[in-house]
Formats: sequence, structure tokens, C-alpha cells
Amino acid sequence: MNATTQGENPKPLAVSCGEPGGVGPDVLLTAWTMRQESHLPPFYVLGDIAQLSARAKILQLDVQIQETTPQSALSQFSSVLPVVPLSNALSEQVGFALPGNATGVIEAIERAVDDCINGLAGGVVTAPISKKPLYDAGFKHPGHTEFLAELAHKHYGQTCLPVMMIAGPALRTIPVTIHIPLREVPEALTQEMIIETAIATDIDLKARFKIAEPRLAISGLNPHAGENGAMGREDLEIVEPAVKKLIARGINAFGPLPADTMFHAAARANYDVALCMYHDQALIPAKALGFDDAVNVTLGLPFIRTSPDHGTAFDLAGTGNAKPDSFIAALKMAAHMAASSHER
Ligand SMILES: NC(=O)C1=CN([C@@H]2O[C@H](COP(=O)(O)OP(=O)(O)OC[C@H]3O[C@@H](n4cnc5c(N)ncnc54)[C@H](O)[C@@H]3O)[C@@H](O)[C@H]2O)C=CC1
Ligand SMILES: NCC(=O)COP(=O)(O)O
Repeated sequence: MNATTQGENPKPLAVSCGEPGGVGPDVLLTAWTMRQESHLPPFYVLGDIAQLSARAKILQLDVQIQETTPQSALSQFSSVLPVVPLSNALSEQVGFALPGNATGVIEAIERAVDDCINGLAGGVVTAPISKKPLYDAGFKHPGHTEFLAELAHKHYGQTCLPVMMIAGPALRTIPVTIHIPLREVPEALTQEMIIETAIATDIDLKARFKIAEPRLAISGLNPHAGENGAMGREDLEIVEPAVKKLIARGINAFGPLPADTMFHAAARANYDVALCMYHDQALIPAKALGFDDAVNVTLGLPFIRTSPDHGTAFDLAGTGNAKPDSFIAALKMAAHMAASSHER
């Protein structure tokens, strides 16, 4: 099951437009204007042509937008920004999320995944969504990561564990528990979750990132990894046994490591990825070290998905100050993964 192996036939990347009021339109439009000097892989956008044109005008970007199909996008990309229209129109209110856009925002993600699964796109690159308006419209998933796993399940009938990895030049991190309140983390954390996350990570770092024997550093949950049980027992009772089982399976894992001392430069040299026990433990060091060019990648899926590491940044939408670097890095990483993937 692998929908995205590129082989000899490169395919365009499918970009879901994300929240229209945020910086998604800004970074994808700006990136397209930099396509030559940045050596961008070809992509098309699932979005609304009128909305994207309006944003290009606000940003004073010279972007010719053309309605397309996934099949035609490859040949058009060098001269126009190819956009595949959605069934649901999107409205533009710069700096705000309009509730009426939720259906179109979700449609864009679904259509990008469909294109990938149907062999029309080499990978999905998602522009940021604003989560709350989607929840208010009935969206049942905490974020893309979990929604993409549901879409994969719908298409293939097979459950997969989606793994969020923030990957930058200096550090890759993974939160084992993802979008849950901090107070629920100790209850939610299980040996199985750590083991399954580590296995999915090991498989994809080999298959999609060409790391022959990935080194997995596993953080503790508590201060000082629990100080031998004096500062919480989860490290002794959950994390440590999980690490032992991973080692027994032949996975190059070590830990639990105190999270405060595992991200300095010398420590980072010892591993390829850090598995952390909760969202901020993983995302704070990754974004602190590489906010401009880190990429959010979902591992464990039968197709490729990347995203910029940042969110909708409503404060910057339409100002021309949103940096396109992380979006560009996401495009390049998706293309690289597609080119180097082999069957898992
Ligand atoms: N993949 C996705 O769809 C993601 C969505 N989000 C959503 O985005 C919304 C806003 O989240 P925040 O925590 O405020 O994070 P954010 O990343 O949108 O903004 C945080 C700070 O970084 C700055 N920033 C963000 N992108 C930038 C760029 N391209 N260039 C320069 N500066 C940039 C913003 O101006 C702001 O000061 C939330 O609803 C969140 O759920 C957040 C992260 C990822
Ligand atoms: N903090 C990262 C984030 O919210 C991205 O989530 P997702 O939408 O990529 O699942």
C-alpha cells in the first residue's frame, strides 16, 4: 500500500489551500513567484481562483492564475499558477476565518488526498487551517494529521497510526501524544502508543528519508525523566519498558532521556529523531531551532503529506511579511520523499 512512489514519472504536488483568511494564500502565491530561483517542484492548488486572485492583488504579486486539472498542471506550472477549482466557493476576509469557508477548506484536503491516491499527484502539501471554525462546522478531527489517517482508512480499509514529525535542518521531533490537553497526557500515554509510533517512524525514516538505521531518542515525560520515580512514575512504568521492547525488536532506540537536556547540539548529534511524550515537548525545540524552514510531515500514511510548520498567522495575512520559506521547504521535502520512496 503506497500511493505515492514516483518512479520515472514525476507528478505535480497537490496543495490544499488551507484557511483563506490566513497566510496560506500568501505563502503559496509568493512561492510560485520564486519557482525558478528556488527550483520548486511543480504543484497545483485546490482552491478558489477568485479568492487567490484577490490576495495576489493585495500582495501586488504578478501571478497569472489558470484553472486546471491535475493532469494538465505539470505542463502549465512554469508559466501560470495552476488551480483546480473546488465545488464550494471560498470567500476572502483577510486576517479572519469565515465560518462559511469550512466546507471548502475540508473539500480541498479531501480532494488533494484523492488525487494522490488516484495517482494524479505525487504528494499532498497542506496550507495551514484554522482549527476552531472547522470544529464549529462539525469537523471531528483535531487537525490534518488525524483527518488524513481517517481518509487513508476510508480509501484502503486499513487503520494506520499517523505520526506528526517536525523536521528541520537541525532537529526532527515527534510528539507521541498529539493534539490533546496537557492534563490528559499521562492518562493517554501507553507503552503501545510509544512502540507503535516508534515502529512507524523507523519504517518511514528508512523508506522515505533513506536513513539506513534510524537512531530514535525517546524522551521522558517528567522532569529529569522522573528521577527514578521520585518525580513521577510514568518514565519507569511506561517509557522505559517501551524502550526495552523496541530494542528487543531491533529498533535503535534509547531513553527515557530528560527532555531538558536532549536538544543541545552535542546531544542532537546522537540521534536522527527525538520521540517526545506530548505536543509542546516536541514542537518547542523544533520550532525554536528552525521555525523558518522546518516542515510538518505526517509519517505512517500510505501517501506523502507535508506542511509548513507554522499556522494561519492572521496577523500577517495580506501584509507581504509572511515568509514562504517553510512552505517552500514543505514542497521540496514532499518532492524529495516522493522521488526517494520505495515500497514499504
Ligand atoms: N498545519 C496546520 O494547519 C497548522 C495550523 N495551525 C493553526 O493556526 C492557528 C494560529 O496558530 P498560532 O499558534 O498563532 O501559530 P502561527 O504559526 O500561525 O503564528 C505564530 C507566530 O509566528 C508568526 N508566523 C507564522 N507564520 C509565519 C510566516 N510564514 N512568516 C513569518 N512569521 C510567521 C506569526 O505572525 C505569529 O507571530 C491556530 O488555529 C492553529 O491551530 C497551527 C499550526 C499548524
Ligand atoms: N501544532 C502543529 C499543528 O497544529 C499541525 O497540525 P496538523 O493540522 O498538521 O495535524
